[in-house]
Amino acid sequence: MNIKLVVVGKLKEKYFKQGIAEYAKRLSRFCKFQIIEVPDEKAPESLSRAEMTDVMDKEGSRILSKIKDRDYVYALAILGKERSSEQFAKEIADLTTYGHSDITFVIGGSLGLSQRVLDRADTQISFGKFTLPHQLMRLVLTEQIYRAFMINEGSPYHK
Ligand SMILES: C[S@@+](CC[C@H](N)C(=O)[O-])C[C@H]1O[C@@H](n2cnc3c(N)ncnc32)[C@H](O)[C@@H]1O
Repeated sequence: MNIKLVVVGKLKEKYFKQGIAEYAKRLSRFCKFQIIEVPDEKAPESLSRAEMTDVMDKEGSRILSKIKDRDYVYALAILGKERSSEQFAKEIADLTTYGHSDITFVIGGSLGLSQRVLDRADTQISFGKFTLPHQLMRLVLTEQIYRAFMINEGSPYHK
C-alpha cells in the first residue's frame, strides 16, 4: 500500500521532524509512506475574503497536481467527519480489501483547503473542533495512521 501526505509548507521545527521521522520509520513495515510538501503562498497578515480564497486556490492547485486519479483522498478538515481510531483503522483495512492501494491525505496551509481540493476528496476527516497548526497536524495524523495499522494487526500498542 502507498500512503502519501500532501501538505502545504515546509516543516521547520526539529521536534516535529523527529516525531514524524519516528512514525514514518515504524510505518515502513506496513506501507510505502511519503510526505510531499508543496510551497505555501506568501501573503500579508491581513487579507480580504477574496484574497484569502486566491491564496487557498493557488495552494490548492499545487496540492491537486500531486494527486493521481486513482488516489483515494482524505481531506483533513475541521468540519469533516470525526472517527474513532478503531473506525479509522477499519476504513483503512476496507480500502485495501476493495483494491485501493494508493491513499492520500491532504493538509491545508494556514488558511485551510480550497473548495476544489475538498471537492476532489473522497472523504473529509476531522480531528475535532480544535484548530491544530498544520505542522502538528502532520505529526498527529502520521501517528494515527501508524495506530491504524497496529489496531489492524491486533497489537497491544493500541489500548
Ligand atoms: C491551521 S489549519 C487551517 C485553519 C483554517 N481556518 C481552516 O478552517 O481550515 C491548517 C490545516 O490543518 C488541518 N487541520 C487543523 N486542525 C484540524 C482538525 N481539528 N481536524 C482536521 N484537520 C485539521 C486542515 O487540513 C487545515 O487546512
